[in-house]
Amino acid sequence: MQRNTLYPIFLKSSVLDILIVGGGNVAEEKLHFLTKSSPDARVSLVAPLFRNRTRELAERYGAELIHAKVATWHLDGRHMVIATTDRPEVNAWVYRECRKRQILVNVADNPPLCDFYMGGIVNKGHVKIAISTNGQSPTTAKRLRQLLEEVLPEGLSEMVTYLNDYRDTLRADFETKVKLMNRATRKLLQSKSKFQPTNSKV
Ligand SMILES: C[C@@]1(CC(=O)O)C2=NC(=C\c3[nH]c(c(CCC(=O)O)c3CC(=O)O)Cc3[nH]c(c(CC(=O)O)c3CCC(=O)O)/C=C3\N/C(=C\2)[C@@H](CCC(=O)O)[C@]3(C)CC(=O)O)/[C@H]1CCC(=O)O
Ligand SMILES: NC(=O)c1ccc[n+]([C@@H]2O[C@H](COP(=O)([O-])OP(=O)(O)OC[C@H]3O[C@@H](n4cnc5c(N)ncnc54)[C@H](O)[C@@H]3O)[C@@H](O)[C@H]2O)c1
Repeated sequence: MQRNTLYPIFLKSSVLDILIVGGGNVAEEKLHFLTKSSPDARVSLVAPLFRNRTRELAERYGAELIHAKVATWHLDGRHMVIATTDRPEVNAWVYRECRKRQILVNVADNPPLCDFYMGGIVNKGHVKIAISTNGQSPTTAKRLRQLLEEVLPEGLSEMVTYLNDYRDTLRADFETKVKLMNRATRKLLQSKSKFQPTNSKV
């Protein structure tokens, strides 16, 4: 079986500068999933023309709109760039310019021109799961996201908060704490519906 060797990380997108190049349907889709997961993301969009829905979504999340054809100075200071234009040569140019500047770049829907892929994202309060099919089947990523959204129990986020509080109450060395935390969560693997730590008195 082939392996997925991509390394997932969870970005603090509120302290990063993200640029979306293009203002059409694909820009809207990428902005939608970005802001759905990270409403506080710091995003700018650059395009000569913005579709209404993209502009509205950008305004709702306080994203900056730059009305222009993309140029090198738009890339200055960016940590991540997502290219979505309908001009393949513009997307390829964005890719090359970002690579020169060590800016992480994603040309939407174009795996060879991506340093990273966007993933399917499942969110339950504190808990977030990112899904990758190694760029093989975005539709599967979407279906898995929908499936996990349904099956993850509602109490999951509360349990995580509870365990965080519980850990704060433990007065023990690191090793003992690890043991206690593992004991408290062992039931997770045994029962899909019960999200109560075993030692709930502590
Ligand atoms: C997960 C998600 C996140 C997001 O977009 O934020 C995402 N694509 C989503 C949906 C989706 N995208 C497309 C369809 C139509 C079905 C189809 O054509 O297959 C659907 C499904 C639908 O809309 O129903 C079109 C498409 N996408 C790519 C290609 C090129 C190719 O596959 O070679 C083509 C064909 C373009 C063409 O034919 O021209 C490529 C990529 N899309 C990725 C991510 C990256 C791989 C992720 C992974 O490893 O799985 C990667 C590699 C790069 C990237 O864009 O980052 C989001 C689901 C969000 C959700 O619902 O949860
Ligand atoms: N719409 C889809 O769901 C979809 C699905 C798969 C693939 N695609 C492909 O993705 C590409 C984009 O599709 P779309 O529907 O978003 O197109 P669109 O026409 O809605 O948007 C294109 C955007 O690119 C901008 N643009 C053009 N030249 C630019 C430049 N020099 N600098 C900055 N911005 C520039 C335009 O102003 C516009 O905002 C197309 O090539 C399309 O074939 C689209």
